[in-house]
Amino acid sequence: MNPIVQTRNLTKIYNGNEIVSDVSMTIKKGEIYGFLGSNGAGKSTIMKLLMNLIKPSRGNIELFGSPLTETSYQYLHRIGSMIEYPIFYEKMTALENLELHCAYMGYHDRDAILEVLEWVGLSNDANKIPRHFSLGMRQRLSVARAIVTKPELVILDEPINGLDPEGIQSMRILFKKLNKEYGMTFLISSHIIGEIEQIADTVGMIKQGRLIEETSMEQLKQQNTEYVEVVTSSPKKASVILHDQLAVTNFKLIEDRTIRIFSNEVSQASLTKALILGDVEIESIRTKQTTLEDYFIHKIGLQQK
Ligand SMILES: Nc1ncnc2c1ncn2[C@@H]1O[C@H](COP(=O)(O)OP(=O)(O)OP(=O)(O)O)[C@@H](O)[C@H]1O
Repeated sequence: MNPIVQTRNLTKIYNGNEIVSDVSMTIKKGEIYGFLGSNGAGKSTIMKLLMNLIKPSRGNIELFGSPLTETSYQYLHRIGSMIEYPIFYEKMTALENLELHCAYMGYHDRDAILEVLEWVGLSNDANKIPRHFSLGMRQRLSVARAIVTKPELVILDEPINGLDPEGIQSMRILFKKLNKEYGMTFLISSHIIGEIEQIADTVGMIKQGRLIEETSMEQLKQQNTEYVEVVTSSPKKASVILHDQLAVTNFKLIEDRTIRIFSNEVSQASLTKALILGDVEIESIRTKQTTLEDYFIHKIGLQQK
């Protein structure tokens, strides 16, 4: 399938610091691409580069199959975006803000505006001014503005920031609906693993400005591996038995008392026997599966759910 976004060695340098380094990413038409990375990883900067708000120091970008140049703005009406803090015309109502946006995007459908306000849960606030909105309401209005014209590509920077749990869930349902029913492609950034896990078809993991992995969620789920977890008061003694007696090398001391053994050459039964014979007190021994969260934490050092 044709990529809708393709970057090659995209690099941005600010004051001698490489904020984005050699990012080559591919967003396929019709997918939800989740951009996962901790605060300051460079997600917003990449989004600004895609929107031509800032210029790359090196590398290039192709959007809808054409190279992005310093002066190419003609594709902007095909993209809806929300990057960092939403800015509105504060003295105009929510409805008027959306009407104005639609007018300059060349999109004329008043019913669509009312429908979008309903989708984001702002129907009753359509005639209020954003200055009087809470953070979550501003976020909802900003999402409404990004999607109201049903653009081919929607770029959303941390769209669930400031939303309550119900709001988070309804946004997720909305993005999936737009993706399925209108074929809209999404690039959504988040530092919340569970959120990306629930929505993305492809995950791009970004760490210190580098795209360290770009994989389909399907593939990631298949990568989950089994391991045996032993909790013991004598992990050092257990480690010696694992290494010297059972010739297991692929194991890891997780906490003070927990060892994870990733080798499938040794069964849980023979492991238990060897540890007991070696006088290791076992508090628990269980076979477990690595979760996507484990994988992401291992890859990019994210700690939170
Ligand atoms: N105009 C700028 N001048 C100098 N440094 C900048 C500029 N814009 C961003 N940075 C730096 O680039 C790094 C990446 O910022 P960016 O906002 O892209 O990260 P992010 O992944 O979106 O993080 P967050 O989730 O916190 O928004 C940060 O260290 C930031 O301080």
